[in-house]
Amino acid sequence: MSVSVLGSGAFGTALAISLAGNGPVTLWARDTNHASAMKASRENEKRLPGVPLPDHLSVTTDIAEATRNETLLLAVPMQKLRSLLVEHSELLAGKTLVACCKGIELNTGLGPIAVLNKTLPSAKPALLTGPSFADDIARGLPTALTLACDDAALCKDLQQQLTTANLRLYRTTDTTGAEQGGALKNVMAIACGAVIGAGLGDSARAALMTRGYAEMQRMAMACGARPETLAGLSGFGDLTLTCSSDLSRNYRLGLAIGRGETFDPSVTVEGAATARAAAAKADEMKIDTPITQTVTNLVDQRLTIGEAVALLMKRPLKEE
Ligand SMILES: NC(=O)C1=CN([C@@H]2O[C@H](COP(=O)(O)OP(=O)(O)OC[C@H]3O[C@@H](n4cnc5c(N)ncnc54)[C@H](OP(=O)(O)O)[C@@H]3O)[C@@H](O)[C@H]2O)C=CC1
Ligand SMILES: O=C(CO)COP(=O)(O)O
Repeated sequence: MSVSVLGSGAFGTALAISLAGNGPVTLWARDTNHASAMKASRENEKRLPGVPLPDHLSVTTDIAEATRNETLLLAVPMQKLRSLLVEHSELLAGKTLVACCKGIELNTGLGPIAVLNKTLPSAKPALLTGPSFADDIARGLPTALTLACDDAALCKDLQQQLTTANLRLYRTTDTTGAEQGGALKNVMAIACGAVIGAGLGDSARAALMTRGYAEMQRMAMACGARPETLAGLSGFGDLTLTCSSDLSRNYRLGLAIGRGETFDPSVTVEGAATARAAAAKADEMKIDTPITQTVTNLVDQRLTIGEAVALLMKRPLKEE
């Protein structure tokens, strides 16, 4: 069965390239100039330069054509997911919609599955998440991801359909755990980038990753997640990748903060809005999330990196 990818950013293009190894794939771009450039060069020079688009991949700006397939991957940033769903609600109703974004919606505190459920109740929602850089997937390097869906039978079908030669999918029905892990690891990556950028060392990063993981577990489990999901690809796996590679945009924003440099605001950095959303939600739920609160203050320039470290180091001593 053919699939379509809506959103021709780095991740959507990489997924479409990999899925084209299984059969025809449609990649939808909202921008006519971008689509024309991709058709002409058979490359997404704007978002994923240097990787050719395979023959089985067709590019379109016609959303009606792209939504003819039953399974649609939604590869837009988290803060743009709702507007995509609302704008094209008639064409997306009743479809199997696989969200590919990692974040928490700023105004509502909802993750991608909840946004799908609220906005398009007739659709069948799923989530694809886990450790993978678009560039690695597009170049055919091996990756393992989590496919989460409340409906166990649909999850199995999607796992078969979306596994490719270089994308190995593990399935789970714990959608809450998968979406919380994928969202919160971006916040921790900003924190880790900041300590490395400020020259505070690898020991500080290891401390942040570990305490950040504890914070992710507290938050996710309070929302109903299963601990084993947090220990899997979408939690621990993605935390490890994103906190240790300067291929990550979240980590690079942190590096810039730590070095006192500016960062291009047009780059997709999910962790910034997600930190604000998660900090507000944690306050409401009375969950202790000192790293998330600190990242929010760093991103919003209410704290310097020196003040942030001092505050974290002076917290009351406690059991691990
Ligand atoms: N890049 C990566 O390595 C990975 C990314 N992800 C996740 O994938 C999601 C998307 O990231 P990524 O592809 O990297 O981001 P990019 O910045 O590369 O691309 C975002 C894409 O979304 C499109 N877009 C934005 N708003 C809308 C809208 N309202 N309707 C239609 N299209 C829209 C943009 O279109 P336009 O070009 O016209 O602006 C652009 O093509 C994020 O949640 C990210 O966390 C997950 C794993 C890996
Ligand atoms: O989610 C990712 C890796 O799994 C990509 O990370 P960035 O969004 O930080 O680039």
